[in-house]
Amino acid sequence: MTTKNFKILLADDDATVRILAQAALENAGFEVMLACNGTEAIRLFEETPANMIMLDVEMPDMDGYSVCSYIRKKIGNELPIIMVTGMDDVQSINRAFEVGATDFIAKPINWNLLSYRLLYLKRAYLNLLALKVANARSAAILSAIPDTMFIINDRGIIMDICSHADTASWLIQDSADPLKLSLPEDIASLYLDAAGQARRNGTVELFEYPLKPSNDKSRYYENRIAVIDSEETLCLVRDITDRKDSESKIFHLAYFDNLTGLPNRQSFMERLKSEIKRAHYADNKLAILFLDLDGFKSINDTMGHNAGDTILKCAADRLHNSTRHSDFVSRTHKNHSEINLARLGGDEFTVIIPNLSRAEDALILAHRIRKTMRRPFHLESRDVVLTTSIGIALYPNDGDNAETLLKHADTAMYYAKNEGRDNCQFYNADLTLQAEKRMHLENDLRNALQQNEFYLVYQPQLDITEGNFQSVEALIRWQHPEQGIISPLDFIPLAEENGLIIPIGEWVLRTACAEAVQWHNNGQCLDVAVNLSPMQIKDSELVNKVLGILTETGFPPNQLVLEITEGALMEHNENTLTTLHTLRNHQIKIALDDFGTGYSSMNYLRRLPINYIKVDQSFVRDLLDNKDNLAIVRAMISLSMNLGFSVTAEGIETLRQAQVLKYFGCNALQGYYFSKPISAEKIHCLLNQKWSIQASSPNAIDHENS
Ligand SMILES: Nc1nc2c(ncn2[C@@H]2O[C@@H]3COP(=O)(O)O[C@H]4[C@@H](O)[C@H](n5cnc6c(=O)[nH]c(N)nc65)O[C@@H]4COP(=O)(O)O[C@H]3[C@H]2O)c(=O)[nH]1
Repeated sequence: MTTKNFKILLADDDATVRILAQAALENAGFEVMLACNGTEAIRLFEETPANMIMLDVEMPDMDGYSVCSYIRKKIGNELPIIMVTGMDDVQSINRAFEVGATDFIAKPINWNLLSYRLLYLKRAYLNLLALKVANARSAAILSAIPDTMFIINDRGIIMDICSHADTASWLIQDSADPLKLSLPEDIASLYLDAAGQARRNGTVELFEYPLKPSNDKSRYYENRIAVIDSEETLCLVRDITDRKDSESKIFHLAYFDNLTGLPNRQSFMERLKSEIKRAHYADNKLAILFLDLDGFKSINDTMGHNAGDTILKCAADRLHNSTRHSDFVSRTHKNHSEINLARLGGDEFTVIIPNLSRAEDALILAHRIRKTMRRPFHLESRDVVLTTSIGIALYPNDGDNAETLLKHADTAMYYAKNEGRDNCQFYNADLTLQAEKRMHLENDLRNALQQNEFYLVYQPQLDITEGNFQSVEALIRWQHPEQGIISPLDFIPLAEENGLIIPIGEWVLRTACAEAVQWHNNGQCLDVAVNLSPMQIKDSELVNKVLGILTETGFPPNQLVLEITEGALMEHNENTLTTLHTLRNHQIKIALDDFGTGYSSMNYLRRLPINYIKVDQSFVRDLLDNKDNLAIVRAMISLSMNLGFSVTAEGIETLRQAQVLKYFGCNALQGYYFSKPISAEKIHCLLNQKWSIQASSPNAIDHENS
């Protein structure tokens, strides 16, 4: 406990007290200045300020109270002043308190304890001084930082606002409770959550949020929250709007092209990488289109950079419009990520198409862009027409990373230039041909119904027991004006993809029923089987449409067979089952086509209201050369018959196939061996045909062969 350099001014008119006090205090290490009255005490204090003063209350000339009051007025409250009063002199003690004394000592003084008493007071004094310095430092810090500081309790009530009241004004609204933290609910809960977190972890929590205090633009605030004690939390709020603005400007400069406002190369590459990742995990495809404006360089060179800039801006707008509002975009991108555009530099633009289902969709979009780009660009001096060459690369086929895909799209763009510009090419040249073909086919398919280009052919099905034809399967054909007859295998999948199968399917059903009524009128009473595609089965209007067509054409429902594939059934759910049951309730028969190609269990099939099972022709084709197929077909037929289904085998091309299938118990046979599909006019040829097939075991046939 050092007392060195700690000066005590002692004023007492009693010389004995002065001598004894000096001895006791100097012995404890204090420096002591002595005054024998109040006036001398003030003079001495003004010459050499003391760290502590001890005053006798009763002194001639100027008493201790007056000295105390004088010094307090001069230098404030911290300096410890001890009044020496008479024992039990409560009045003096009270008076001493009123004039600002720090403490009192009652006479007679215990000289042994005096120094200890003053040492305690000294420590309190030094603590007070340290606190004062700390407060001054805090105040200086608070005035120097631009933050608003306030203290909230655990119910979000503001207990104190420490600075920058203007920034804080939005926190407190002129409501009934002016100190209630008044923030939008989500931000207030951010505060309380962060306060809870800070309390639990003993950390300083940081969060940011935007606020719109008045009609002004949004401002951004950054909050730091630290715990003071179990009830109160300190919040420092900083207005970071300017920083946010700068960040967003920097971001824009780093990621966007200044001229067109489109994302730049850097942004494109980052986006492409993340789209590739997404496509990888979702097992999706994506396409990149790489566009280059043909002849742009010479326009730029001859007409000047301003003209070039105008064209680029306009090209960016056109690109934007043709990828934003097209039916293609809405069709392919429901609930998916957006098509993304970028300008890589110069006259090079890119488009990312995520979630691509078919290569030709990329081609359709590319041609659409190419067409919009061909519209004249209006410049001040004249209009300019530019064409565009577009290269297309596909993920994953043409590369599994961003750099390779971009390089290949660029290469494909050069193929397009080499093909005479103004065209679109895939990196994989074969794909360009295929996709072009499919794209044109799709266009033509849209007109085929109106142009009456479809017709039906019918393939008879032989009833083995009766030995004659009792039903036919209706099969569609497309008489294309340039390409001749197109197989349904080439256009039905396309019609499924673009939804045209619904009107086409209706046409087939109506035409088949109408033509069959004609044969009935001519005495040829055949059942007619019509194929239904998966999309038709999903159609909630299917039952109404079928019943409507039956009424319209007058074809009896019990002679209509609807063929659905095993795959289509597996895709669907209880609704499909209900549809099938409703159709059955109306006497319409159901056949399960392509049986054996799907994975339906017999248990599942048992629940279906099926009349016929059609064994797929892939099993029949090499029935006699493949022992496995033979066993499978035999098992399929016997299982189906056990479940009560009638079995038709399709694709019969030889007598031997027919004989073995009869041996296995098949009920009906269909295939080129009996007849290829024929036109409606030729149906009468089937009328008097009689077939007699002898059942023959496969072994017997093997034996015959050997
Ligand atoms: N190699 C060989 N082939 C034979 C033999 N017997 C019949 N075929 C062919 O096998 C197909 C049988 O029809 P599918 O399995 O329903 O298969 C049909 C069916 O899934 C679909 N399709 C045809 N017409 C329609 C239709 O109107 N609507 C729907 N949704 N699909 C149809 O197109 C597929 C192919 O039809 P098509 O080309 O007419 O081909 C027909 C028929 O010509 C044979 O002995 N050998």
